[in-house]
Amino acid sequence: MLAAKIVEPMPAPVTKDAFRNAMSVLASAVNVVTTDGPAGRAGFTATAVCSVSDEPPSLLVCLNRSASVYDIFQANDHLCVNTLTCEQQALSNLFGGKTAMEERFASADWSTDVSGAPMLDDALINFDCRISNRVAAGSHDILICEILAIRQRDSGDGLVYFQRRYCQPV
Ligand SMILES: NC(=O)c1ccc[n+]([C@@H]2O[C@H](COP(=O)([O-])OP(=O)(O)OC[C@H]3O[C@@H](n4cnc5c(N)ncnc54)[C@H](O)[C@@H]3O)[C@@H](O)[C@H]2O)c1
Ligand SMILES: Cc1cc2c(cc1C)N(C[C@H](O)[C@H](O)[C@H](O)COP(=O)(O)O)c1[nH]c(=O)[nH]c(=O)c1N2
Repeated sequence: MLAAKIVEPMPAPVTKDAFRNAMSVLASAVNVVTTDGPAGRAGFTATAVCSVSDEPPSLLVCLNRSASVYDIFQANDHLCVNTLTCEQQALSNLFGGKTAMEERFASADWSTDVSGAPMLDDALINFDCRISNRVAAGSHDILICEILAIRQRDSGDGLVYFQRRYCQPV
């Protein structure tokens, strides 16, 4: 006699909306990621930034391949991760929107260190980096970055993005 075959119901696929709703409750630091080099200067707002390894000191940045800045980051070898303070919400909106590149950079003061990528003067912290590897994953490229230099402020509160809005410390 044939044994009855139990067919488990297929789990419903996780939709894009469900994914984004879920991700929206992961609180994150807000960064302006900048580059300069043969392809020119560019910058964008990124929350998809995290620590990778302390040997060598490295972090990762996820960059959407459809972003207007993508080709520039693809052609340049260096970037700087500028982590924003609570006072820099407007800068996050500027670098996260459809704003001309000159207008983005004109709104703040910048300097350079080892890599030559623009370093935001009033950032909470700056990570000056060399892009050491690029991995395509879905819609994004994961940029693995070796940290060449760090510049850190003595004090200040970090800007936090949570549930699709900015949070201020209480
Ligand atoms: N990792 C990213 O690429 C990323 C992260 C945050 C915001 N954004 C951009 O900012 C817009 C507004 O974001 P929101 O937080 O107000 O609302 P949202 O509903 O579009 O996104 C909610 C959360 O989903 C994640 N997310 C959004 N777009 C993503 C993408 N293309 N790939 C991977 N993860 C993504 C982020 O964690 C985000 O905070 C988004 O539509 C997107 O264009 C992109
Ligand atoms: C709070 C927040 C956080 C992120 C973003 C936006 C905002 C507002 N954006 C989108 C990115 O900043 C945006 O695509 C560009 O700055 C503007 O896009 P265009 O220059 O018009 O393509 C973004 N993009 C990306 O590739 N990786 C990321 O981690 C994030 N994170």
